[in-house]
Amino acid sequence: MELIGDNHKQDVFDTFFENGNFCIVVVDREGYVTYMNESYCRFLNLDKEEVTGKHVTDVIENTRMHLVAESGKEEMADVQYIKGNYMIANRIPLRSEGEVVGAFGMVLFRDTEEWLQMNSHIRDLLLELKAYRSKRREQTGATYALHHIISRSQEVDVLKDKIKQVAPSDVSVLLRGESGTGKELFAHSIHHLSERSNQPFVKVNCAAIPEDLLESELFGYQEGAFTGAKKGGKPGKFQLADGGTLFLDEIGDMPIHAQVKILRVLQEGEVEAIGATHPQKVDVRIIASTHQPLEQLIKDQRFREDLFYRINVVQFHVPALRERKEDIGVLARSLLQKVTDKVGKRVVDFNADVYEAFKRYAWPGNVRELENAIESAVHLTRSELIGLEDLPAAIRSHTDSQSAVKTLKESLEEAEKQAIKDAIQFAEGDKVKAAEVLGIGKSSLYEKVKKYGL
Ligand SMILES: Nc1ncnc2c1ncn2[C@@H]1O[C@H](COP(=O)(O)OP(=O)(O)OP(=O)(O)O)[C@@H](O)[C@H]1O
Repeated sequence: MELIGDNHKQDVFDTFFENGNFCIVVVDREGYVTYMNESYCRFLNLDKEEVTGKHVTDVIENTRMHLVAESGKEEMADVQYIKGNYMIANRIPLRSEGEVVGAFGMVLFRDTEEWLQMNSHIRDLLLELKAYRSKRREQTGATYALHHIISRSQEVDVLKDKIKQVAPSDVSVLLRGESGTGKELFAHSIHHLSERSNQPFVKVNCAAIPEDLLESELFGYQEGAFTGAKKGGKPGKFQLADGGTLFLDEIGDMPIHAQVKILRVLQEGEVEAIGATHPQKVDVRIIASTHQPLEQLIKDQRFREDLFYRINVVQFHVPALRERKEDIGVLARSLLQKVTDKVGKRVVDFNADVYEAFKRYAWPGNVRELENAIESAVHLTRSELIGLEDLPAAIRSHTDSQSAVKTLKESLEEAEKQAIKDAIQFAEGDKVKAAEVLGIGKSSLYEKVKKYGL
């Protein structure tokens, strides 16, 4: 068989590159177009001369060619939306002597008829997929995964690692921390990382359900159970979460009589709807959260100790925002993006003194308060950069001199945290030895380690 000789190379090149069925583009390492064939120029309604030398992002919609030229990672059969059509794109890095020097891209379509058919088929499939995804999200109810939790601090990184460790098992998790620290995001993430991720995630806000409705909300009712009961009855949150995860948000605010009932369901694995004659088996994983001091509530007989032990198998403390100031900058930028996407206003960043003010402020409402402050500033600002004057007064007026003075509680906690860190390091991780060095009991050390997320 005769190999392609040098004299045929040009013919092969012309046949392939100038073939009307393929749209071809080549970019350099920085993503600037060095070549685009006739069919692609025709398809984009552009002139060959005008295209060469332009950055590919200025020429092709939704392109990823510059990214492939940068990463050196090929992307095959990717669906790309160009000029109202879904196209299939292959993007291959170009190498010379082992170095990436650019990328070669090819968008496929055979003839117009065939392409139109395939395009409408893909369009249908994508629509179906979109509907399926949103339905699944609605059904499973857990929208956030670990990568949605923005952080830079060591405290949150350690927490994320621990979450990954326990999420796959069925163990009950108690999430503690101040309001607005992101406990719900962690609950979603645990569900996502568990074997139950395809099953429902059901949230119960224990503080928000009126006491007289709590039982029917949690356990459901049968038709005719009481006057006003819906035809056909109604399943409770436990039944809805069957096979999945039940997130008991603000469990510390749950009335004591409901605590007794929940405990029974957890012990027996059965739930009895109001008016039902038989109990029904349910299999749920429990994740609970609270900002309340449950130990104190137990002492005050407002929280059942036996329920506490049931839900407190693994406990995580989500640190307050002021305890992880390194997170404030990245969180602020990410929340700004989230807010501007929602509001539809172009605001790109914050002035340097705003970042300073954010770091000085104590954020009693944590990330939720930061998000609200940013949303209000986005609405108020007349510029593309948020300035101090756009911030709520409480944050703006928190001056240097005020922030230099910490509350006594803050100072004591900081010193305690540091002493525990030092002792654990000195004892090379041996907690019994660390407790001895500190002159406190082992259980007291464990409690503090949990409290500070060490
Ligand atoms: N690390 C984070 N990255 C991105 N967004 C976050 C983060 N932490 C919290 N948020 C956002 O802050 C808000 C409050 O978070 P969340 O509801 O999870 O807090 P919470 O601790 O459960 O509060 P509560 O105890 O009041 O229920 C949400 O809008 C959430 O999306």
